[in-house]
Amino acid sequence: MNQILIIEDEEVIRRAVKRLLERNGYQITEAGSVEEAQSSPLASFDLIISDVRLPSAPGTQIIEAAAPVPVLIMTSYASIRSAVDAMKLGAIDYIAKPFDHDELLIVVERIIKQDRQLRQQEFLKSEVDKSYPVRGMIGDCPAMIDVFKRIDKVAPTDATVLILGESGTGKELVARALHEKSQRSQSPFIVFNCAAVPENQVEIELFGHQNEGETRRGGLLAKAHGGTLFMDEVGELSMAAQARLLRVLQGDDYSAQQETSNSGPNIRIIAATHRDIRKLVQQQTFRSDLYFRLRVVEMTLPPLRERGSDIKSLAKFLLTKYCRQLNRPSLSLSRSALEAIRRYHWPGNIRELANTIERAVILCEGDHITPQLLAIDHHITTKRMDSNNPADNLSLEEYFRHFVLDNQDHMTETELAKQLGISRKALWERRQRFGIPREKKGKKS
Ligand SMILES: Nc1ncnc2c1ncn2[C@@H]1O[C@H](COP(=O)(O)OP(=O)(O)OP(=O)(O)O)[C@@H](O)[C@H]1O
Repeated sequence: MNQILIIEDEEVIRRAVKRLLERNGYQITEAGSVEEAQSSPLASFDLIISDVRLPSAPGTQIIEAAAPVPVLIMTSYASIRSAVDAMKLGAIDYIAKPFDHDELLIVVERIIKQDRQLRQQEFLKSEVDKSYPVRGMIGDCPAMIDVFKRIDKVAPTDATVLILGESGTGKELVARALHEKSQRSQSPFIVFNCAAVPENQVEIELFGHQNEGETRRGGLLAKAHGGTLFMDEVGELSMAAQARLLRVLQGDDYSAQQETSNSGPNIRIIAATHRDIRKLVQQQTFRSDLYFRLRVVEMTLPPLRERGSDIKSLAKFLLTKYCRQLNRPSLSLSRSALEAIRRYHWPGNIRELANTIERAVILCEGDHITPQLLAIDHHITTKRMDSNNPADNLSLEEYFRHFVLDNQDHMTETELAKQLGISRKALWERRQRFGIPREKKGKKS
């Protein structure tokens, strides 16, 4: 409930204004003078309404003392002069007595709404402008401070880096930061998504085409010459491609040398995977020698649910970003929406949070985002948090499979992808990879 302080020495007027505002849902505190008003905690009010002419000190004295709380000045006669003086001293507005009820209510409502928006905008601006060590990468929690420190240390070296972390935790963002903060920043940063290319195309993509008797050309290794090659989802590489990559990293792949330079490929490799790569090594689906080559430096990004108050800062940052992008006036997140965001498990991490906020901004018709607009499925959270639930022990892959199979009958592909925090293309790819392709309608038994 909005709190208003009324400073007026004429009791009849003060009581009348009080009754009117209370009937309209405001909580009122009264004072007969500036001195009496100052015995209340001024910062706790949403608005102060004060008469100008008061015993001892004029009402305008409260303006500075209460800042940044807005002060609406009442003038006992329509004196433009005292109103102008009050405005010069920082009053938010003035109203001339006698005023009718509706006039006062409209002014009060407008001031409180505008002031709330202004404070929200200022808060968001300070969040957005806050300089984080990596541009556009929000994070203050200890694990992220550690990540930033590592980026600064490792970026200037040519060390191969292996970035681990669940889907959507910012692995590509970190890879880009490593490149931008390195001496290679003026050369290309090439992304190769090992999962998005059919197995038999991986080698051609990386190493290029070669017809018999011709020099090999056109591969991403050549394109990344002098710069950085970011190999996303490296855990998906076939054994043949892994063997080839290992030879490149050891500097003894002759064709890679041929297409890049005489002295060997001048490329920094950064790799990433959301998979448990040590398990892949144990299962012998990922070469241990390649793993050791890649993890000269290893960085693990924490999942969003373990980032404490970063979740709130990220939500607000993303809200501002999408309001700007979608040309919407500033919106705020209601307290219950923030609480819903804090409690949710976020299996798709920051990408899922970004999708959720973007959708809410598009659908929002008021000036704040409610939990309903976020449409967070707490069923997922409950399932994951319940320690007696076998879902606790699911790997991300099993979790994906369960989620898709449980929900595909009542969700569209777009809804499934949004809930999982991945693109429709990634959903399609993972369906193929995990052997659960979307069945055509009517084919189900
Ligand atoms: N700390 C952060 N601050 C702001 N935005 C972030 C942060 N981390 C990630 N993002 C944003 O979240 C989205 C997903 O990040 P990114 O693609 O880097 O994740 P990823 O771990 O590489 O995902 P995947 O494993 O699915 O490839 C991007 O839009 C990125 O800009």
